[in-house]
Amino acid sequence: MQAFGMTVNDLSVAYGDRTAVKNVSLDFAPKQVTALIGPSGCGKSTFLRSLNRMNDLIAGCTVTGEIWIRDQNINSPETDVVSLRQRIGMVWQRPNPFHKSIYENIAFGPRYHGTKNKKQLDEIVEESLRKAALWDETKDRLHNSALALSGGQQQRLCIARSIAVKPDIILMDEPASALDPVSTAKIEELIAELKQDYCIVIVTHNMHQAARVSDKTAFFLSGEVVEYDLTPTIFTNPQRRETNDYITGRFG
Ligand SMILES: Nc1ncnc2c1ncn2[C@@H]1O[C@H](COP(=O)(O)OP(=O)(O)OP(=O)(O)O)[C@@H](O)[C@H]1O
Repeated sequence: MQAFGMTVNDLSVAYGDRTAVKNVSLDFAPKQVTALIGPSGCGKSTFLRSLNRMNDLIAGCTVTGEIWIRDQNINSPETDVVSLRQRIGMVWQRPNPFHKSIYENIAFGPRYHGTKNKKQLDEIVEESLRKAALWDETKDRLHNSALALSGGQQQRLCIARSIAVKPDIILMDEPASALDPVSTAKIEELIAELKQDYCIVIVTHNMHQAARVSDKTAFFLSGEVVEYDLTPTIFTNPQRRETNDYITGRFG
């Protein structure tokens, strides 16, 4: 499976006349996890949502700059946003399975994008659930409601749903913050597995989690990236005083 990354050039986002993200340029490598950290309100989620054009849905929100994947600037007006969201999956803070069966949650995306063959859909469902470490727990109840799963299982189902359409990139906005420690550990293990195939960008408030799961970390402050480096460097030898103050808990 070929892996792709993403390059962001000079991205700015404003809500009306209030700028939330200022001139951010970042490179996300394939088969790596990048963590976005920073105090509340610094623009991490706004930035993440721009990467699959979710901010298009917010009235008055403007996004300027370039977001390159596979030689295409996906922030250009010509981009087909539906096929873009197939290539860039999103996992939210709170698990949001469809009110459908476990099977249908996974099959929905591939079917929507053209796979109608039942055997192929069965294979995609099994493969996606296996990759999300959920197959053993669900294989005997695929046609039961997804809402009967625990919160942690629902979040792994949402991850399975996003990988079922074979994305290039997976975006995660605090994917474990609503989960208990055991479910959180499972999500972190899963992220480590998935990075063998995907470029993953994750927003997290949990410094330990950023240190455990990511290869690189970007520290955001007031809408700007103050520092971007290998995760061990950010957490043990940051170059900027603001980064050091944040990771040592002096603010935020
Ligand atoms: N839909 C919106 N409309 C108007 N302003 C918004 C909207 N979403 C976010 N903002 C503003 O943009 C700024 C950045 O918010 P954002 O949610 O991106 O920050 P964050 O770093 O993800 O914060 P948190 O860690 O608390 O989730 C904040 O000032 C916020 O109030």
